[in-house]
Amino acid sequence: MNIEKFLKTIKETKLFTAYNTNVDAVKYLKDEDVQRLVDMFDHNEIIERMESYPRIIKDPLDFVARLVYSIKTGKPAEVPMKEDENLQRWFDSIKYDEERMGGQAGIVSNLMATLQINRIIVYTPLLSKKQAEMFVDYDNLLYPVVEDEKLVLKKVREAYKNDPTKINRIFEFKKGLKFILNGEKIVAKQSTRFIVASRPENLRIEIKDDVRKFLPDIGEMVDCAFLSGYQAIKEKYNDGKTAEYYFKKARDDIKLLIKRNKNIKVHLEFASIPNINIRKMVVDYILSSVDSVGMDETEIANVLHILGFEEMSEKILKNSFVEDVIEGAKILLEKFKNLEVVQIHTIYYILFVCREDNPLSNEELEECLEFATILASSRAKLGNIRNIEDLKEGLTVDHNKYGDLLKKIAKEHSNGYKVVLSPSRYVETPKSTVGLGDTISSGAFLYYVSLLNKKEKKNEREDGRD
Ligand SMILES: Nc1ncnc2c1ncn2[C@@H]1O[C@H](COP(=O)(O)OP(=O)(O)O)[C@@H](O)[C@H]1O
Ligand SMILES: O=P(O)(O)OC[C@H]1O[C@](O)(CO)[C@@H](O)[C@@H]1O
Ligand SMILES: [Mg+2]
Repeated sequence: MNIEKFLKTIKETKLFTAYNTNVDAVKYLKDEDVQRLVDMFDHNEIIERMESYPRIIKDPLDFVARLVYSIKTGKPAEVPMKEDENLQRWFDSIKYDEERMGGQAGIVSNLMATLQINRIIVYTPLLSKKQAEMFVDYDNLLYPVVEDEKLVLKKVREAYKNDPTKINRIFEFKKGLKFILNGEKIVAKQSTRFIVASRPENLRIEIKDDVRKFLPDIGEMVDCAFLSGYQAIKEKYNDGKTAEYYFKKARDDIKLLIKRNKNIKVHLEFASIPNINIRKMVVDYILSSVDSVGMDETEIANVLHILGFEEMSEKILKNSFVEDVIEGAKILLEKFKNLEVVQIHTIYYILFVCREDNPLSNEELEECLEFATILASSRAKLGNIRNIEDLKEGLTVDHNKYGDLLKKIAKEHSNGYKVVLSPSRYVETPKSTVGLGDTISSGAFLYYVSLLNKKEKKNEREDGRD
């Protein structure tokens, strides 16, 4: 396997990404940290609160209940917290181990800048000095601003404004972490993370009007767009604006972006969205407007549920069978004719399901996924990808032992479609897990677009010769 070949493939590609960036304050939980947290409360009350499954964290007990649930089931989760000063202070009293770039748009920007692709234009509505400094210091990483009514691309680190900083709290735990709750020993089933997401009233998931006017110009400067962050849209804001207002605007952003460059490929990265109305709007407004979507197993199950495929959704959540996930992906391709790639990642594999007439061959599609698994294992093993040499570490991690079986099942279920699977290079004790999904999805998507562009150029050259 040749890392240089991968990097050469993506080198010319130009990316636009929006909307979410934040600072992730990360706490790496040890047994005694969790024990101390649960001992702050009556254990029976924690159990009762777990049963009520709070979808918004309104007080510390909601947090502990959802954290314990996540550890017990080994499932990652992201739960928004209520904007409340006392609760903020309570979370601030925890000692975090590090601060790092968070948010899909932020993580993807830093990854792609480090991989030295040609250009990244990133837009995020809030860009404080602290947030700007979370971006890596590369000249290919740019932020659009308007000066004298002209679009100017500035180095993102130099484009900061007088904005507040959004901080999410991330609680990472390792497989095997243990503590006692009401006499019962609870052991973490997986290494994963629990996110307490902040939802400040003044954060609006949008591109401000000055820059928005220039979206068709930005569209002409890139080959693809990686969009995410819609999970932060609220149903209603204090000034009367509604989710519908922001979703309509977000859908129009995509239209503006592709207005003069029809060749752009647009990817939606799904996220955990506890509010069902917002989840439905992401499906109705955004999923129906993009070429590619990336999600994990729970997220595809949730989307299928919204589309009325309750049985299929339950099956995926209960059994995690890859054949059900493939059927689910085919349903999405049938329902949304705009989609050309459905990408699903789980801890065991990453999967592309495309129509039979997709221009890339199965081998080429597999190459995209292979690249993505190397990125994920590098980040899982080292905690971050700081330079291209780090990818060699990821390459030392073998594909997981279920790989051959999973590939066989994928092949058997490909009738009428291109179904391509790459088993994960699973890191047993990851240094950190937050952002792994964003890494894997953006890697596969960017590689996909790069191969498409190369193919197109080759065809143009051949046509020219004729
Ligand atoms: N230990 C690990 N080793 C390799 N890859 C991992 C590991 N843990 C998670 N991953 C990858 O990261 C993905 C997590 O994605 P997701 O659930 O979307 O979370 P997020 O978007 O917050 O990173 C998994 O589906 C898997 O592909
Ligand atoms: O939903 P939000 O607040 O934009 O946050 C997304 C969260 O997901 C991540 O981007 C990881 O996927 C975190 O870095 C971040 O805290
Ligand atoms: Mg994800």
